[in-house]
Amino acid sequence: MRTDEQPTRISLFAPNGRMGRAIATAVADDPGFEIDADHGDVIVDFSAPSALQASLDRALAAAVPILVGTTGLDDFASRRISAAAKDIAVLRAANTSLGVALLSDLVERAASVLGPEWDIEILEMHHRQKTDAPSGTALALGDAAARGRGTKLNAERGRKGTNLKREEGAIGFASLRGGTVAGDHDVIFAGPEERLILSHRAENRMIFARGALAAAKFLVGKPAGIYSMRDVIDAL
Ligand SMILES: NC(=O)C1=CN([C@@H]2O[C@H](COP(=O)(O)OP(=O)(O)OC[C@H]3O[C@@H](n4cnc5c(N)ncnc54)[C@H](OP(=O)(O)O)[C@@H]3O)[C@@H](O)[C@H]2O)C=CC1
Ligand SMILES: O=C(O)C1=N[C@H](C(=O)O)C[C@H](O)C1
Repeated sequence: MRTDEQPTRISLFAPNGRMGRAIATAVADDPGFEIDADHGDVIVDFSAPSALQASLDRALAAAVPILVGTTGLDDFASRRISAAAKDIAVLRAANTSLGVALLSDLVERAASVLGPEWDIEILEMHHRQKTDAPSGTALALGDAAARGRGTKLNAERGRKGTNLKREEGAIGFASLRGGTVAGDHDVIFAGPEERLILSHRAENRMIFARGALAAAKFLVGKPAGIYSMRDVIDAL
């Protein structure tokens, strides 16, 4: 029987990726965690959409919770996560930084207070290696804004061409790529003669790594179901 004083054992599904390496560094800096490739208390997956079923299968076979930090997941992947969450605890987070978890709450509240007269545009910038766009965080912030408005997300992506008048109630997304940017997100509320801009700047991917460890610790011992970073910050 493991006790609370023992370090939480983290199994990294993709240890050699940028996030895998960042999480290993965060573990090395924190005596509350250790890496255990084969007998983790929790599996941490930051990899690629094509790997999702394999990571879920590993968690199901070991009967341990899993943190899914991978982005670019489609509806089919969401259904796979829901199916796995019948048997194990799954925390899905497009962004594990504590700042973005809080930003999501702020965006939901702002969208609710400002109402549909304020257009919402989401701008994100990431490093040149990123393969998915819009970022998972941008889409999750769009979902938060739609929730605040009491609607489903109607996304306008990558506008190009003519006759592009804004669709009523849509949320626009724009993506920039370049350099080593760890992750910038701006949620712009454009109203009549004023703009409110809620922003987050990731200065280093260690913020995602430390948040991932907080999420992993939160998951240990949790019953089957789907969890989010909101659950993690609510438990802080
Ligand atoms: N939730 C969050 O806070 C964050 C999420 N992310 C997301 O995490 C994911 C990974 O990002 P990042 O670490 O930068 O990406 P990298 O490309 O650096 O790493 C991806 C890793 O996944 C592995 N991988 C890819 N496909 C498979 C597969 N089919 N089976 C097993 N392993 C596989 C790769 O292995 P190999 O090299 O052998 O191909 C590699 O080690 C992305 O979706 C990104 O958007 C990133 C940062 C923060
Ligand atoms: O690929 C990245 O690097 C990041 N991906 C996540 C996303 O798609 O939102 C989180 C963070 O912004 C960094």
